[in-house]
Amino acid sequence: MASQYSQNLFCVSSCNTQTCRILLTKLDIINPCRRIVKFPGKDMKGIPIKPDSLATINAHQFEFEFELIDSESPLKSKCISPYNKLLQSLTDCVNKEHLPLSILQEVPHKWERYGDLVLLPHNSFLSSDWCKCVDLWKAVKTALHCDRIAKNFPISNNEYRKSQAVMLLGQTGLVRHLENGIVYCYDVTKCMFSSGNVTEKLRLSHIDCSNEVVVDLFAGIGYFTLTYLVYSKAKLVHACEWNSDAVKSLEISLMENRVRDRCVIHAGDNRIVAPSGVADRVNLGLIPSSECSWETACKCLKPKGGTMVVHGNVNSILIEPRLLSVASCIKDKYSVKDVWCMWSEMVRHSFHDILSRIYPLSSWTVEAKHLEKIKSYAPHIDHLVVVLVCKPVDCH
Ligand SMILES: C[S@@+](CC[C@H](N)C(=O)[O-])C[C@H]1O[C@@H](n2cnc3c(N)ncnc32)[C@H](O)[C@@H]1O
Repeated sequence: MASQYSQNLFCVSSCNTQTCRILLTKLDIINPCRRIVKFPGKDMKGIPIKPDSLATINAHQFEFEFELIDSESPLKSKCISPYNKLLQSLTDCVNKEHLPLSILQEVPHKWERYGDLVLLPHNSFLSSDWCKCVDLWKAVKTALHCDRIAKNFPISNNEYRKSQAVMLLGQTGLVRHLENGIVYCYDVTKCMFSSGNVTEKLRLSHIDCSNEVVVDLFAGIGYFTLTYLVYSKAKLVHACEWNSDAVKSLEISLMENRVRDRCVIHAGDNRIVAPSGVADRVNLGLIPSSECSWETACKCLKPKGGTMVVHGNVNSILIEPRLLSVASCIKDKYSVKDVWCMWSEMVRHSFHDILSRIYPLSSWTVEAKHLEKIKSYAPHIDHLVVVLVCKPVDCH
């Protein structure tokens, strides 16, 4: 931590400063983010050098006298990263209150910004010593140029997938967030925003759904619903969602994006409220698994069949036994991609079985058309999406 705010200085007499600066630049040891320091009353200047420069200095024959000293040199303003700005102002707070410098390790390097609200990660500012810092949130607010501060916590680990964020400064968590031209209005303390799913959102935005009716079984605040409406130009989207806060947000965002007329919201458990026999495409965006609603998804499809977009988390180390049962060959060790393909095959088989069971008069083909990793969810656990095309045989 100390190297963030203390620097080594290469000190030479003022008349040698310019020559020395050129030489140290050639040796690539000058620190471009720090300013040259003057020493009042001394004919000497300190040139900031990179922390690991000692070996280069020792290997070079300098034709003038110099001295290395450990002293602070101010950052050049254009080089101050938001993190360094935050660290600097919190260092001042910590010094003022005589708190242990070690708590500065809990200053976050990253955060999410939604308009004037900054969402800090859950592992920031953990020490109880921070409570003694009277100006803490004022300092964070000034350094990050925001009006409201909230702290994020892991999304609730159940099928509601609710946000657990708490407000630290400011009254309300309501935000109006713009991502890729779509406005999302929601409360960060009540609903999750799946910023990590952006690759899937971009993939969907290039699909033409202008002739399609889409059912989004796990609509949330409309992350995919709005993409289908705004970019894929879906004829109609049926959005199912059982969290009333998410439903309220979705309602507002549909109006803000001027697509309210092409969306029907079904508030409640999709297994009860989803419409049957209407869909050309069904989106199943629930992790770790959307399996609870696979039968519902099959019932949503039109009799001529359609497309299933199925999300799920897959563990490539602790391989589920039913994935091994669809493996194309038995091996001692499976690569990560082998496991992904086994998962896709298991999902394909399952949909085929469900369709054959609920529509026994037709025989069905189910083809996996696309398989993609959306993000790493945890070590060895990947969030995947598979696209299945399901058709009764007489409809080819
Ligand atoms: C993980 S969020 C994902 C939302 C959206 N697909 C996204 O990526 O942002 C899943 C949403 O499904 C909703 N949900 C889960 N099970 C449901 C069910 N059986 N019926 C309706 N909604 C459900 C949760 O409330 C949550 O808002």
